[in-house]
Amino acid sequence: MNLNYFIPGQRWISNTESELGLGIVVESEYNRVTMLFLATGERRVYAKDNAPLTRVIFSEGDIIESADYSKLTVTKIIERNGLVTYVGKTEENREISLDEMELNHHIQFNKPQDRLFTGQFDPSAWFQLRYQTWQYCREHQQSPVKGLQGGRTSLIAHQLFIAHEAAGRPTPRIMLADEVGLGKTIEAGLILHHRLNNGLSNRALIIVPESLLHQWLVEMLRRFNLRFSILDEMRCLGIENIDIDYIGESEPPTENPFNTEQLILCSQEFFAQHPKRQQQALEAGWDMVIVDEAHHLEWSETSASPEYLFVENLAASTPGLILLTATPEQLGKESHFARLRLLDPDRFYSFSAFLEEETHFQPVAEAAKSLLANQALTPDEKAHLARLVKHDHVDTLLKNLDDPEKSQLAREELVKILLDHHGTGRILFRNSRQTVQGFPDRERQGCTLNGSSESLQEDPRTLWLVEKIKALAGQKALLICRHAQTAIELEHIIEKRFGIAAAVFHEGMSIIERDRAAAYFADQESSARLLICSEIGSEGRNFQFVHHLILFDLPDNPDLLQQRIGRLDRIGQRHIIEIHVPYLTGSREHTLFRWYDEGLNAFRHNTSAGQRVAELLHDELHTALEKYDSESLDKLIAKTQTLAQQIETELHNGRDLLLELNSCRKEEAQELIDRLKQRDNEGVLWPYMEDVFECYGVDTEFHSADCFILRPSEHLRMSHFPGLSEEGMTVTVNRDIALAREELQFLTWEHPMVAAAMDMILSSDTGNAGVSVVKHKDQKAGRFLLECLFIVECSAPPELQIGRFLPHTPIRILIDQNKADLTDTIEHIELIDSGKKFDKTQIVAFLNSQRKHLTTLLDIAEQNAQAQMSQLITDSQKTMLETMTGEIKRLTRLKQVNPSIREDEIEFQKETAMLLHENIQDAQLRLDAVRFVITS
Ligand SMILES: Nc1ncnc2c1ncn2[C@@H]1O[C@H](COP(=O)(O)OP(=O)(O)OP(=O)(O)O)[C@@H](O)[C@H]1O
Repeated sequence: MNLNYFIPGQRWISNTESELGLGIVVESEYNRVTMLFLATGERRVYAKDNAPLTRVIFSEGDIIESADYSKLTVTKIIERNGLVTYVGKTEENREISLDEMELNHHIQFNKPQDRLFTGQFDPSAWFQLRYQTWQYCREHQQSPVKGLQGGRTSLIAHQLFIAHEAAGRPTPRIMLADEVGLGKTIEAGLILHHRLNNGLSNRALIIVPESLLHQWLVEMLRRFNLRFSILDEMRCLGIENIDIDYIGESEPPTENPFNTEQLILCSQEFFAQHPKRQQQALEAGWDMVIVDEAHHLEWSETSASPEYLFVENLAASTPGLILLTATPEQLGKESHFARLRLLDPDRFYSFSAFLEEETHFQPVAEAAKSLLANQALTPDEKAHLARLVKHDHVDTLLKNLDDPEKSQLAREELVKILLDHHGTGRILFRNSRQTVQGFPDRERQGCTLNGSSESLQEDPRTLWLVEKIKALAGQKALLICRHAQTAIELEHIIEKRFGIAAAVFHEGMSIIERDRAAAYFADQESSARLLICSEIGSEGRNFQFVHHLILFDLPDNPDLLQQRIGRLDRIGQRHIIEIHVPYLTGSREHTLFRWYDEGLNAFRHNTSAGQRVAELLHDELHTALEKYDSESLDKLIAKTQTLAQQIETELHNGRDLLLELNSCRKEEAQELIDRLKQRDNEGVLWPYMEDVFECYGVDTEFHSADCFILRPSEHLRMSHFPGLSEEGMTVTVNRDIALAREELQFLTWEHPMVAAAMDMILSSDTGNAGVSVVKHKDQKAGRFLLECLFIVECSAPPELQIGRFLPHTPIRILIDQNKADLTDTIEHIELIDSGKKFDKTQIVAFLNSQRKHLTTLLDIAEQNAQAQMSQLITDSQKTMLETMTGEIKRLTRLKQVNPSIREDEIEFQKETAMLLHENIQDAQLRLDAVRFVITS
């Protein structure tokens, strides 16, 4: 059969534009051929001698499709005058014949072997890229830190621990209650990033106080590449008005604004003002809801605020729920209980039962403490411990306590078991500065002034402030006062009267004005040296780039004082924080300053007892605040000290110890950090991405160590490379650089550009067929081999996270022309393309002449891959069963001692194990790519 002889009616395919479908020769002249591609309606004229076309002739056994979509398995091929007629069996087993002219025009050749035989092969680099992509993809899928790598965040132990612990649960319902500034927003972001990345969640709603909307929007984007949309009333109305042209009899169908996006950010105030939006948000449905500053949701056993009821409804209809509050017990135990019951209403059904249960934590804490003390346990302690763990079947561990070699491990295991007994341990995470450490010191300077505060103009504190700003010599300071009015007046005075530039920030300003003020102040170049905030400025905002805090007045609530200081005392603060407190002699502030400073030492340290002390001494403090009396204040201070000490000790000995241990298990956190660091430093991402860019036509340029500039080149293979704009971008693969320089994109395996590029490579057929000429020391010249890449695939719902056990796995098989399997003898890397050119027409002709033999080789390769797949399935099933039964056993054991474990959780795990088993068993093998290798 003369392959290059064009005869009208023959079917050919374009080598360069396979998407045109199957072409048909309509005219063949002396040196030109006209081809019609009916699938796309294109007509092309080619020069005969170098037309980029390949003749399509199917083989026996192939399944072909006619123009009317009936399928035929080819049994015989008849050639007459250069045209082919296929004889074959239909699906009903009828024998029919089909002229090639009647073949379906839409036939595409994207299977690797089809592309090989029709001459649609790509340069070797593409095959190589495909192979690498599968390998990296598999590594990533199996990584225990998948989902935690992509954030532009420092690797901080307690945050990673919480994120890892919570994100992997089937339905995370938790309260993040770390002390101010320890990174609750970051933890929520990490959890969300992990869930979205693993396909465990798709739709998320974040509800925050209006003042924090912008900050959340920016944090989610710059730290996690998560693009949230803010919905407010204007935006909702805009969406609903899209259908303004609707002409119809019934009500115009309006779109639910909450259905237009997957990631939505709203303010609490917006929902409070527009109950209709609450209804719509509920109807839209979510798989994750996050509520910041959740202590604003008011509840008591007799009444609940509308805001609380809304979140309660959301909580009931959403599997994942994260509540954030820095002060879980600020408003008392009842309000703490109120939030716990949002998370798990079955478990926290009665406030009195909750109080009763709390009393049982003490013995557990004591046992944990004696284990952690690393001293031999007294017989009493041992007996006590044995009683507590009597349902846990841990006799061996108890025995091992006395064995010097095994004691350490036994202690650790027993502590873990005790932690699981802890009632709120699994849903409440609270880390304190004491355990996190690494925060800078805080200094306070009280300044006693004489005079009166009747008018702010004449208030000695105002003059003091002016002097202070001068003394700070250009260093920026944050001033917080109670009322918006004070903030406004103060700014006016110091600006107009003293010519000092200041920014102001209060609840009377719109959100945009506030953000603008904060940005103006943050700008190093701006002349604003002072930001004056009302109390509203003290919640959630990030001001750690400042280290001078001026407290123009003082709140009478210790938690609020911590909130204020927490604006500066946050992760990222690099200086000693200086707190300046001006007060008038004998004033209310004078009393408060001394009480906080001498009684609670609250300026220098975060005190966990402060709030409780304030509650207990409420009346005495109130009396003291009415009139300054040094003597009785001294007494109150002494009493405060004793009480604070007592409560701190109680808290320390009691369940806080367990809570803290449960909020960050150090070894596990360290393991995560080590793995992440290893991933960051393995140095394979950039070389791989360079190959990707090279193949797709993106220019890369060295910028500085670990930083590169990317730009689309003139030879870009597509109209638009994912995530890359016309102007290009600068990227870094170094976490520290990414943290310091926000204008750079931080490339990781989880960056949207990397993920989209990998997806693009694997979902296209580019690189799935290749021909290379290689030189190999053990292979004679003039022979050939087939390098096949099979993929083991499990298609399972994302929530099973099957990739943990059996991700898409590439199996490479190398087979020589004599059917010998050389996979283990010659590595892929040894078969580097020599770059030697070959005559493509000849190769295609050769491939087709050897089609039968090559098909046999492919069959053998597939059989060999099948054998490997069976082993892979066995291994994966084993690991899966070990992991899942371990978890089921643990939960079943725990359920006996910890009522927070629900029966349905155990059932869920069992069902998951069964589904995993079925899906792993059903894994399929698919030929993904093939390379015809000629030795030279
Ligand atoms: N892992 C991290 N890497 C880099 N920056 C971090 C990290 N964790 C926290 N930060 C920064 O520290 C500051 C405090 O974090 P975040 O706002 O999450 O704390 P928070 O606990 O929510 O605070 P608050 O109680 O005030 O609401 C933020 O500026 C945040 O960007």
